[in-house]
Amino acid sequence: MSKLRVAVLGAKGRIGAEAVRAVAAAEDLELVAALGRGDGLETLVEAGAEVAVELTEPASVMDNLEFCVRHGIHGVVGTTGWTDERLARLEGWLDASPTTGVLIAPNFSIGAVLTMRFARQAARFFESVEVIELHHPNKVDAPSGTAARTAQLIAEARREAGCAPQPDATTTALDGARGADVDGVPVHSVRLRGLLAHQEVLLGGEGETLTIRHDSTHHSSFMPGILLGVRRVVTAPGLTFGLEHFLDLD
Ligand SMILES: NC(=O)C1=CN([C@@H]2O[C@H](COP(=O)(O)OP(=O)(O)OC[C@H]3O[C@@H](n4cnc5c(N)ncnc54)[C@H](OP(=O)(O)O)[C@@H]3O)[C@@H](O)[C@H]2O)C=CC1
Ligand SMILES: O=C(O)C1=N[C@H](C(=O)O)C[C@H](O)C1
Repeated sequence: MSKLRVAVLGAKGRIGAEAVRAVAAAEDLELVAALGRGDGLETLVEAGAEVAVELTEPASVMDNLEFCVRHGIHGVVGTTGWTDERLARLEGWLDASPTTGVLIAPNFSIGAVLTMRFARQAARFFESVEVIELHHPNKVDAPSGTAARTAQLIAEARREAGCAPQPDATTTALDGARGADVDGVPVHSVRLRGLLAHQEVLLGGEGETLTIRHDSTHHSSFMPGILLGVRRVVTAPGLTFGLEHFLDLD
């Protein structure tokens, strides 16, 4: 059987470099291009790439995906910075290229995907819920894409269950003291040398708290998810948001 032809964009970055190694080592995949900043996207077409793994930065991801989708190259995207407006633009490109698939995964690690799932399950049972994400200090965006997605899932579950707004008597606060408000859920971002990617979901009810914590201690934690995404996206036209759709979690 022929190998799936895969390119990595952002190939010299922290996760991109790890992805290059993982794709090159996978027996069923062939690494046909590894692009850094300034490398021409035409290389993807010349190399016959079937799937592009997009691991760059929020300022680059849209142009890269527009090119890929217009050329029928499937995308596996870890880059952050997704808004409703950006997703709508991407869906417009996908509508015009109906056999092309794009997976956007706020987090490729199984532990983080499960954290989001457990947080969504738990959200309606507690009066209070807040998210703390902790990352290395070179990260350019805050809050993390994972934390933003976790908060949205929590908020959705609470809305569906008809939960009351969270109790919070704060009337005076320094800017940022209560974190960012993501869909009504406070999200706090820590940037600390020595860390990689970590998240806690704190839930509180009368007389009890529950903490769900996940730690990625190495970029290798993201590789099985990226490889799964590459293998699955070629048969999943349109937009898939979240790796959980490619995992049999239920
Ligand atoms: N979904 C997930 O599981 C994960 C997602 N991420 C996300 O992936 C992204 C990258 O993270 P990280 O590796 O830590 O960041 P880095 O800054 O280490 O890497 C990004 C790389 O992309 C390069 N780059 C920027 N624009 C382009 C472009 N147009 N074409 C090709 N290369 C480009 C940068 O070049 P230069 O060095 O010149 O700036 C850099 O080498 C972030 O958005 C991060 O949040 C990270 C880990 C896991
Ligand atoms: O920048 C990172 O490092 C990470 N980014 C993603 C995010 O913003 O959620 C995924 C993971 O947290 C690592």
